[in-house]
Amino acid sequence: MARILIVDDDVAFRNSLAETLRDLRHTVLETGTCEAGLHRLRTEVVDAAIVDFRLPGDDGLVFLRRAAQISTIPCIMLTAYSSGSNTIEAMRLGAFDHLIKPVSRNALVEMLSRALQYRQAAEDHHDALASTPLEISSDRHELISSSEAMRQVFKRIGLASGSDATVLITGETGTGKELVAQALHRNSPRSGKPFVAVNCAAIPADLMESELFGHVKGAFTGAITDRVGRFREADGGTLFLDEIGDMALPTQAKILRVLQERELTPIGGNQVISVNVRIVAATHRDLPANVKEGRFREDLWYRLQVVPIFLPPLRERFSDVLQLAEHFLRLISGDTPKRLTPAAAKMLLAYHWPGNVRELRNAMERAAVLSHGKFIDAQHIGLPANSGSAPGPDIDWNGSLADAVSYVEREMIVRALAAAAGSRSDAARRLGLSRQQLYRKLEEFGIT
Ligand SMILES: Nc1ncnc2c1ncn2[C@@H]1O[C@H](COP(=O)(O)OP(=O)(O)OP(=O)(O)O)[C@@H](O)[C@H]1O
Repeated sequence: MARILIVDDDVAFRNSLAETLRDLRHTVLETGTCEAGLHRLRTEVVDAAIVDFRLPGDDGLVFLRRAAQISTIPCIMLTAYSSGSNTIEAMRLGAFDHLIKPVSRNALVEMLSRALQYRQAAEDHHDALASTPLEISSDRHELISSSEAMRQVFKRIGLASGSDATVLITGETGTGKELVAQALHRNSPRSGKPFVAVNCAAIPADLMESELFGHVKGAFTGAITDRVGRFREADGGTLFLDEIGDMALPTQAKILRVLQERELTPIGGNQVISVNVRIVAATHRDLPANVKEGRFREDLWYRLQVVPIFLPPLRERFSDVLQLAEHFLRLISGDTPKRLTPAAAKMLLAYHWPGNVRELRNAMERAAVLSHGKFIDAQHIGLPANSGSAPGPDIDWNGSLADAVSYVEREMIVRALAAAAGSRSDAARRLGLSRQQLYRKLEEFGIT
């Protein structure tokens, strides 16, 4: 069987993981720091590594980056708390997978079987798997989320960022599609080059081609100078075609040709120009339906969705609502952000957010302006009346925020279990939790 390296300073966790691995007949090598783990990688035969994100001294990301220079073994990143940036970064640095503690025996068996198959393939194609790690940057455009559904999105961003593959981001308006496109660019080898965004819905159809491909002076009335166009402005970088579902059919045909040939001719010109851009497109429209109705070219749709990324609506990831609300309050007020009262938190959790994260951001900006003092209460939030809010839970309006959140969590778990006819896996899926997370919650709330 295989030789597995564990890098984790939590001795109790490491012992129990090692015991399970030995039980599965693997040989286990244990270390508690990044440096010691790398030393064992250099000096011993290792088939796979399981690495904790938080380590004393250099963290698990440093381990991933340096391990990639030493060997091609699959490294599995473990975290007690996952964030968008650590999931994206781990996957981008070549982590084989990213798991949340605790990990069940079944999940471990399944993941190791995949990792060891990969190990075999890596040995066969050693060169092809060599990777070039990069530095990550984060700014106020950081994607915030702790939901399982978004963790899958972060993993995909991390995996896709190193390649030039075309990405199609779909999701309702305001779910964060542009932020995802920026994250793809920022984490890609093209990050030093331009990120150029074009809103295809905002530009009139007859100006679109000149906008994208440029024109030469005198090509049409009003073309008083040459124009390079967005494709060439993005040269070496990323072109983000937002709302591509709204693009007119003739422009779709032209875009398809550029995607296929990576060449274009400006309007009125006769010179063919090569372009080197990575295309990321986004739409809130149902493109398959548009294809069926003849409003979107099927061949372009196939070309675009080499890597599809779907952003779930905010109402399907309630665990993000309060985290995002607090994030926006921090962005608005800096170091001393206003706090939400339990009643305000309850109101945010009961609302169905048709405008998704954008609507939440606007609501927080409004509430920060309308409230005096340190707290934001329900009266400051002012969500549209009769807006389809779910009935609010019966919580103590004057109690603590933590109690209010627990109440809502418990309520949602009970409802999900009822809707799933008692199936825990199904309930976990509906809630966007892993089975282990749901089990922990059931225990915490004493739900049997
Ligand atoms: N996960 C997130 N973390 C932090 N901010 C977010 C997140 N998702 C969205 N936002 C914020 O919400 C607002 C809307 O996001 P964005 O413009 O990316 O949405 P979109 O899906 O592209 O919308 P549209 O379809 O209308 O173009 C922005 O202010 C963005 O910064």
